[in-house]
Amino acid sequence: MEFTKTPGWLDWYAGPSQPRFKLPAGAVDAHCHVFGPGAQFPFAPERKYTPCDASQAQLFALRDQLGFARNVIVQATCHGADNSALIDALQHADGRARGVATVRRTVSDAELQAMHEAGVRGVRFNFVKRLVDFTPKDELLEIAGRVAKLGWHVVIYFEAVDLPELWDFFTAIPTTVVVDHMGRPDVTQPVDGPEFALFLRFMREHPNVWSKLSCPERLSVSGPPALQGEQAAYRDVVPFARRVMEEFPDRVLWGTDWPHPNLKDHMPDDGLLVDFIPHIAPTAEQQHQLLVDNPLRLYWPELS
Ligand SMILES: O=C(O)/C=C(\CC(=O)C(=O)O)C(=O)O
Repeated sequence: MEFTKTPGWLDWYAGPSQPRFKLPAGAVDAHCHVFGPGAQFPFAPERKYTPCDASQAQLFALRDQLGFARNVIVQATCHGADNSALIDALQHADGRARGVATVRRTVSDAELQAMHEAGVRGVRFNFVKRLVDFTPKDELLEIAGRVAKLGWHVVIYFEAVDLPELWDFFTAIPTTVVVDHMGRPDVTQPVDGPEFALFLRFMREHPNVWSKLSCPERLSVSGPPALQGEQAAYRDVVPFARRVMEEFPDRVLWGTDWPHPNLKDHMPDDGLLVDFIPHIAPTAEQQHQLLVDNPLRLYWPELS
């Protein structure tokens, strides 16, 4: 099938620079996607955007170039609940990738088991309104209860302004819960302001809640972008990520978010995104927790 990209789509950055920051051995890129290729794995009819292709081979080449040992591949909404591209990537990763899928309540136990064998360890519930149609909460809780039996966790993606309304639902999820991109704070507000305080309270009061300190390129308002050798990118996001790193060092993850769907302003150089890590995790101990210990505990417990 032939697909036409969403108008204005920014393709991923070809030829990223070699990071100056040397990732610790065994580092995990815990948030990235594969898109298609559309000709082989068609995008879902209900999708809200049509991306460029971003294949498993291209993802694994980036992994090797940047110095990551492993990937956690997250199902993106452009593939709906058809996890074929994700599963195929997991099956070709030589055990070096785990996955987070999207499922509906109609998924069978046998299908869940097959996904587990391929390396899926979680499901994603997306509440970002521009990306998905509403799924009833009782359906999501039913799915959470089923995947809990497999030892999986739930990844949640939402905008900070929606946290109050979603609080009761999120705190009813019976598994480990991993928040994408720190719950998308508005970084023009103070890090000590009420909005981010609520997010920190969410993590503090619920020890099953983890957070990805990812996507400065999506959250930043004042930049500067990770382009042209910039070693001090996305300054406005740093205090937010550092706060979470410092308070919850054993419940944080980091990922590139390659191939960076739906960016409007610029496409970051992924090598420079890796150079962002020491700004939010300044010590070697924090870097090891963020990039190795925590993701292994969640996705490769047999190795940790
Ligand atoms: O890559 C991300 O994490 C964020 C996305 C895309 C997405 O989540 C999806 O399509 O499922 C976004 O904010 O557009």
